[in-house]
Amino acid sequence: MQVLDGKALAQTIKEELKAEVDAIRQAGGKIPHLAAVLVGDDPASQVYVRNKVRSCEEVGFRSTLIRRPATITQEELLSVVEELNADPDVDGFIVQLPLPGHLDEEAINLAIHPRKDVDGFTPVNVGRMTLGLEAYLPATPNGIMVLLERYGIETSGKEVVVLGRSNIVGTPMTILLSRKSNPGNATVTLCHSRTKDLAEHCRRADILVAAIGIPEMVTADMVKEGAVIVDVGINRVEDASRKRGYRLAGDVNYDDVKGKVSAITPVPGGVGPMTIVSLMMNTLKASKVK
Ligand SMILES: NC(=O)C1=CN([C@@H]2O[C@H](COP(=O)(O)OP(=O)(O)OC[C@H]3O[C@@H](n4cnc5c(N)ncnc54)[C@H](OP(=O)(O)O)[C@@H]3O)[C@@H](O)[C@H]2O)C=CC1
Ligand SMILES: Nc1nc(=O)c2c([nH]1)NC[C@@H]1CN(c3ccc(C(=O)N[C@@H](CCC(=O)O)C(=O)O)cc3)C=[N+]21
Repeated sequence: MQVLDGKALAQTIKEELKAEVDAIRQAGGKIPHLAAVLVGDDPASQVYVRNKVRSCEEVGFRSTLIRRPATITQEELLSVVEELNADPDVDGFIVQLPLPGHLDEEAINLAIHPRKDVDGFTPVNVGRMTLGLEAYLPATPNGIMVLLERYGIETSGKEVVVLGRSNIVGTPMTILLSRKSNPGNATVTLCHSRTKDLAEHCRRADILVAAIGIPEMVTADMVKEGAVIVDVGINRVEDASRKRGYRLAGDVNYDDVKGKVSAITPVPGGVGPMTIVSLMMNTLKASKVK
């Protein structure tokens, strides 16, 4: 069984990015600058945003964290977005999700200029990706594509089952895996909460991508012998034996499936670090746009 070590691969890619930033600095070029907007104090969001800022610093990017209280109004948040759209030094930015319930996520997303949309969530980028045009690809699905590619996991002609149809993970994952390129060329099934007999679909998968948000839902009886498992889930589960009082669990029961599968991404240390590195690759790309 092969562990698909996203953390180690992300480290390698960060070193490649650092070398490129060093060369840009030598040549007097534009240093990539990522901004992140964090509204409220959701503990998980704080961890992700901190990881993003730290990773930027590691590779020599500029980074700006914009924090606003959970009580911010829609208008105030829209004006933060407008300022970032207009700031010539900021190459790309993200608005960390989820937003507090009184804010309209869709309207905020629509306000982000597509050229600075390094999350790849705006209609222009989603449309361009779907048409196979140059675009900012969403960080998590693209990070998974890079992981599969660098680990030499064949996707062409394979049966892939994706669990979860969110706009940020499941749906774009199916688009990237089914497109006519390498990696890609897979036959993809998308499952969600209305899917009948989920386990049966899962058992047909050569590659199973789980992005549902239910801790350890996928068990050994649901996977095919020799399957490749990509576990996107990041769930906090209570654990009194840990100092923090919780541990992180994926959507897949790792210990249960590990004897049956050929490769699997761990949680943590799998897809999460690849998401961050993929966001940085988008930011570097954005910094090169004239
Ligand atoms: N590693 C990383 O970089 C990232 C990790 N995540 C993690 O991935 C997980 C998924 O996140 P996200 O995509 O935002 O999820 P969402 O909560 O937006 O969507 C969950 C999806 O799972 C489906 N679903 C829920 N319950 C079931 C069920 N019992 N059977 C089948 N399908 C079900 C939902 O179906 P329906 O549409 O019918 O409601 C929905 O499509 C979370 O654990 C999240 O923390 C997320 C982003 C990045
Ligand atoms: N606008 C927006 N863009 C996002 O890309 C976005 C978002 N909102 N909201 C939430 C999800 C989640 N997400 C993760 C990023 C990094 C880790 C990560 O670094 N994980 C590490 C450690 C996690 C930890 O220690 O808690 C790991 O898996 O090894 C996880 C999850 C990005 N998301």
